[in-house]
Amino acid sequence: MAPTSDASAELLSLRKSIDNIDAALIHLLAERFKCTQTVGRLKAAHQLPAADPERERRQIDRLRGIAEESELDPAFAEKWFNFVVAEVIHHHERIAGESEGTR
Ligand SMILES: O=C(O)C(=O)C[C@]1(C(=O)O)C=C[C@@H](O)C=C1
Repeated sequence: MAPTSDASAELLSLRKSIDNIDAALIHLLAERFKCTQTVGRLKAAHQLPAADPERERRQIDRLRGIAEESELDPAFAEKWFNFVVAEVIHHHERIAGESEGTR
């Protein structure tokens, strides 16, 4: 069934907001990865381990609390964080490997 023109207008308006939110998330992720690239170089320079499980545990607790307050599924917040951190750890390991080659 074709949507009514009211429904089409509402869908269009909601999609405009979704577009803005998706763009903001990409900008935020880009800034986060710039930051973690610097952390990766710092860790490599001082031969620190790529992963810090204790920091991850504390951050997961914190983010799950924030998610609950914001009515976001805490399990989803944790899954998102673990997904991003896994990528960060790959980056850290690559940076460490590159700096090993120059020592
Ligand atoms: O805080 C650090 O030590 C980082 O390397 C950053 C970060 C993160 O992306 O939040 C990534 C890997 C660590 O296991 C913990 C946290």
